[in-house]
Amino acid sequence: MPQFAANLSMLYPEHAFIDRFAAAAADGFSAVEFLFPYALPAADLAAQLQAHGLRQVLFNAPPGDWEAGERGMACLPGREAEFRDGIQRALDYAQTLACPRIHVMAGIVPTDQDRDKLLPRYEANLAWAAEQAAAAGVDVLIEPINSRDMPGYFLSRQDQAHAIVQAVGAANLKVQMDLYHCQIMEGDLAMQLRRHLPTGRVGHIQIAGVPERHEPDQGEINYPYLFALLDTLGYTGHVGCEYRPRRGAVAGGTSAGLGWLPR
Ligand SMILES: O=C(O)[C@@H](O)C(=O)CO
Ligand SMILES: [Mg+2]
Repeated sequence: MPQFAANLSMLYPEHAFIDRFAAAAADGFSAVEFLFPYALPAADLAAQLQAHGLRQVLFNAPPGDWEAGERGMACLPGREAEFRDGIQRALDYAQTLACPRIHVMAGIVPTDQDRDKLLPRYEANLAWAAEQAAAAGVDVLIEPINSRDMPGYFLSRQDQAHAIVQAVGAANLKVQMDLYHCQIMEGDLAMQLRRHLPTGRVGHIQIAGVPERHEPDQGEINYPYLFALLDTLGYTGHVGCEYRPRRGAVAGGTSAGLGWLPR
């Protein structure tokens, strides 16, 4: 069975963020991921990891103004300086958290701009980020996100992401394959895994039930089949549990919903 990482941005909403590390460890997780750590000092987060025997396997670089609807800057012309500052900040956190990968979000295509015209800027920004990250021993990931949840997001399909990774040609630039998004956009998950995992360009996998993004055993995807396939394909990375527990912020809700987790 693959190794699983608890996504602390989504799991354990019944706890304050800082208490979610303890909750994940108590449920048997040995690894965690989250979206944005920047509200807290990296040292405080590292202390949580150490106190609870957890490894950090992923977090996101700063996405721009999230509250205003921004979802990354990598494809946006005119935001290069802010993009670069964000990558440096993420790499500082990665060092303190001993985290081997960061997810760099692409951004929403401005309605008055043509997506294809943004591609060179996106690839140049990714090449720069990958070069900085390589010096720190960190992988840079890009994630296709479904256009129902995130309309206008620059990257929504696995093929697009793999073509970009190939075009940039940096060994530490990889694809974050979120099977929830992939199912909504493309389906055919087993064949997608068979096609893309052997390339060595998949740097991380995430899961959730479809369509509600609840527990993996809620919905249309047969995850036990896919977990066995990951073993067959020799996937040795982590699988991030990035879902909203069905019982939400009810006390014990996340733990009660972990019956799907192979122990
Ligand atoms: O799938 C997601 O939503 C996340 O992995 C992410 O990084 C962007 O929100
Ligand atoms: Mg994801």
